[in-house]
Amino acid sequence: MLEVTGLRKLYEGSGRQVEALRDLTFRLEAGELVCVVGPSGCGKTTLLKCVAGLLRPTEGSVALDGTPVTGPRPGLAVVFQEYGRSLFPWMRVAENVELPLRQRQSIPKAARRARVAESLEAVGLAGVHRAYPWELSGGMQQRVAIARALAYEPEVLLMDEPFAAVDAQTRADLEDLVRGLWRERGMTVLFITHDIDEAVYLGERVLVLSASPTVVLDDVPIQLPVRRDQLTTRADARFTGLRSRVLELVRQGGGAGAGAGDEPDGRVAKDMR
Ligand SMILES: Nc1ncnc2c1ncn2[C@@H]1O[C@H](COP(=O)(O)OP(=O)(O)OP(=O)(O)O)[C@@H](O)[C@H]1O
Repeated sequence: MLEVTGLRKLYEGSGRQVEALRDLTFRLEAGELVCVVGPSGCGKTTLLKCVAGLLRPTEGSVALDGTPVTGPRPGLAVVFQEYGRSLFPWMRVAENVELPLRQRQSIPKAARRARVAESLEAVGLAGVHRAYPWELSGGMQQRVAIARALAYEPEVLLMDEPFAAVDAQTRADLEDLVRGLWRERGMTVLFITHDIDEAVYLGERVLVLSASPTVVLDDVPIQLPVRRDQLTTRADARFTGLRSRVLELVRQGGGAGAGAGDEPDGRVAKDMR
């Protein structure tokens, strides 16, 4: 179980103070897939970094299975938006995926290789072991980043707007990949996005964050079938109802100003702080 309690983050420096997070409390049961949605600048990346142990909160705590998360730790893997910066261009795909496993002396080389092969196969990239990242499309590179996280066999997979930089069709395919992997592997997934449609399509729950100073506005259960598909789920009246509810919450929370600024497809406009 992942527990976030009273999380506050104040950035100080360059003569200014920014209260990125005011007071966030929520929890994820083991094996849940939860999306966090909120307007640009509300502190989503800050939240994810605190949960991953990459950033120390000013107040509050993060705990995984009752143990405080105070730094990067086994069991937590992160996939960031910028796959171009998270993969090493001079390493082949298989080497990139294997890299975090090399730090684990306890895993013999043959087992590492097997995990790499299995993870690449799981993301539909069985044939690209020897390619370099720059030889692949953006969507394929993000699959490699996901494979790297999977090879680590995390209990909790943290994803920070991982599909924001790919085209719509690739994004839909990657969303289905994440749901499929979640179903098959039983991992806990915390998925951060500013796209309301994506949050409702992917999540079993959606946590809605307010604009800064940031708090959790609501925790919306997504009562849609476990098996979803892009055409029928998005056309389902329950989906459109949930989408409207989350959009309304984001607006109430100051995310869409006076109601203007949200994109027609449900993305929260980048400029509405
Ligand atoms: N290292 C830092 N130093 C100072 N302020 C920061 C730092 N990182 C983030 N901030 C500020 O904290 C606030 C939240 O930033 P954060 O990147 O977490 O938001 P976000 O919701 O992920 O934004 P976006 O959706 O645009 O990616 C912003 O006002 C940002 O300027």
